[in-house]
Amino acid sequence: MGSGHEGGAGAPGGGEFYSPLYNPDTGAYRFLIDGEWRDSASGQLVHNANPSKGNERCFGFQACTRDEVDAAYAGAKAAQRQWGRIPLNKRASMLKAAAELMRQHHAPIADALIREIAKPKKDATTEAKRSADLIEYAAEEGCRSLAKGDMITSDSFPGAERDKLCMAHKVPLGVVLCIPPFNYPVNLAVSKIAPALIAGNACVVKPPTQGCVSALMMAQCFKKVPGIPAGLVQVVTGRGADIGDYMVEHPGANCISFTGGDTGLAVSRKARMVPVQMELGGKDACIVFPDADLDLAATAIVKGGFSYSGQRCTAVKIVVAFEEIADALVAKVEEKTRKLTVGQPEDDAQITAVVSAASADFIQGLVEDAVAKGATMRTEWRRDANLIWPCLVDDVTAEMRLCWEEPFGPVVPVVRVGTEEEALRYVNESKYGLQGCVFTRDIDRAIGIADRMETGTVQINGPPARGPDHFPFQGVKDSGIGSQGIVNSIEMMTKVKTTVINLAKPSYATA
Ligand SMILES: NC(=O)C1=CN([C@@H]2O[C@H](COP(=O)(O)OP(=O)(O)OC[C@H]3O[C@@H](n4cnc5c(N)ncnc54)[C@H](OP(=O)(O)O)[C@@H]3O)[C@@H](O)[C@H]2O)C=CC1
Ligand SMILES: O=C(O)[C@H](O)COP(=O)(O)O
Repeated sequence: MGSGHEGGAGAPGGGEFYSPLYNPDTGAYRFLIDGEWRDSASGQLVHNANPSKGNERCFGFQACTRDEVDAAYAGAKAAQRQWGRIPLNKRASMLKAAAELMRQHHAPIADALIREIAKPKKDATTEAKRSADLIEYAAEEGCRSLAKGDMITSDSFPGAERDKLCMAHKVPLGVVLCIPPFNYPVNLAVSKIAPALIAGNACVVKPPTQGCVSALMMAQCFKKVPGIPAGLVQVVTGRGADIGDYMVEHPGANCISFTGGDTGLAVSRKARMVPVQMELGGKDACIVFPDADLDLAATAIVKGGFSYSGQRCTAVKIVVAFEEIADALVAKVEEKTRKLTVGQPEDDAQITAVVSAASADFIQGLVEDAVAKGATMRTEWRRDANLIWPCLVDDVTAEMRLCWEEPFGPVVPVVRVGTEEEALRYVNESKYGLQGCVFTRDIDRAIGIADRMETGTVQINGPPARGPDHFPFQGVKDSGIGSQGIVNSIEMMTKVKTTVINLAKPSYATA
């Protein structure tokens, strides 16, 4: 398959499968509403940038209007009514068909990810394929878990006879507003959409500006499945700053699933009386004890800290090294860091441009602040536009912003500690609580400190990670509300309904 965009700078590749998304007259992508790819009545376009090509224009897409948001919610509600009456096994089959289309047509999605968010080629392909696997797993998981409920008899309660039989089962919420972030615009979209759909809901999706077209192509894989009601997956495009609040506060949203940064703190406050699932930022700490396997720890730190140029909420964002082994550990990390390739995503460089000039400026500010306050650069600071060479900053202290703020870039700070209490400080005094990891050969020590770490997850002898996607994934404090992961997302996107049979007289089962 070709590069994925043979039809000109922005036109989609992948033959006729993706061609309806693109308007050659405007040179922009359409939005998806009620099963149709349309241009917005606003006549306005949003353009995102290619981070690897000097932030030059990448793709154009619709700046949708509030009327179009209203229509999207109304259409989703109508589609949900149909979808909710389709048998679970048929819903599952349709989702599996969408997953298969995503596998067949993954190349243009990967190419869009390379262009929109500078995701290295292999990672971009992996995101598309991992997303298909997630959809498929959600379909199978939903078929099992959603078919079960509880039957409760009244006589277990003091003074009651067995004359009421209660059936408790899970029913859909209605319409789920799905808002994914730029760094996984496909995988963190389907991590919301697939559980929502198998649970019988419809979805209104607001893709990130950087990553928008990748998400639109993802939506086409659902749209093209025969039997999926038109409007079941609506995709409304536009800058979050312009239409985000309207979509969040909209009465048509019966649930909100958001992944992103501190924006989510405001979103959670604006949400109405609906279930919210928030996955926000992180400052994942990597604690390395004196007895740790330092090669294992160094490999995890480099992989965890620099994959996708550190633009992962689960990236290692601070190394907490015990003094006794700190020099040896830093030397190993430095050696591996210097071997990372830096360059273009299409060449599969390990370090590529961060998503925007503003992000690069923010990262640079954190490093400059640390150095000004006495930190030691183990690798030279080097930046070319959005491209920042992997940066290892040693001797970081609590007075530095880099100790507590999330760079969301290729920067790994190191603090040195003498005791477990000191180590825990760098975890539990953070406003974040997403993940953390611990390296030690002593399992009692590992479990002991893991139990005291105020995070959603602790990885023992491995780097922080959301995957595999069926694991529960959650943040505490400013890192989130609720739990993602396929099983927990399906659960969260349903509500309990009970039906009680009142018998004329008590009835007891015979042995
Ligand atoms: N915990 C986790 O699983 C993850 C956390 N993150 C965190 O997200 C940040 C980077 O991702 P990024 O996409 O920049 O995060 P943002 O919070 O800036 O954006 C996340 C999503 O929210 C949208 N948005 C923006 N403003 C509003 C609004 N007022 N109402 C509703 N939606 C809105 C954005 O759209 P638009 O792009 O148009 O602004 C985007 O789709 C980092 O802090 C990172 O740690 C990222 C990924 C996963
Ligand atoms: O938001 C993120 O950055 C992702 O949740 C991280 O997912 P990963 O750990 O599988 O890269």
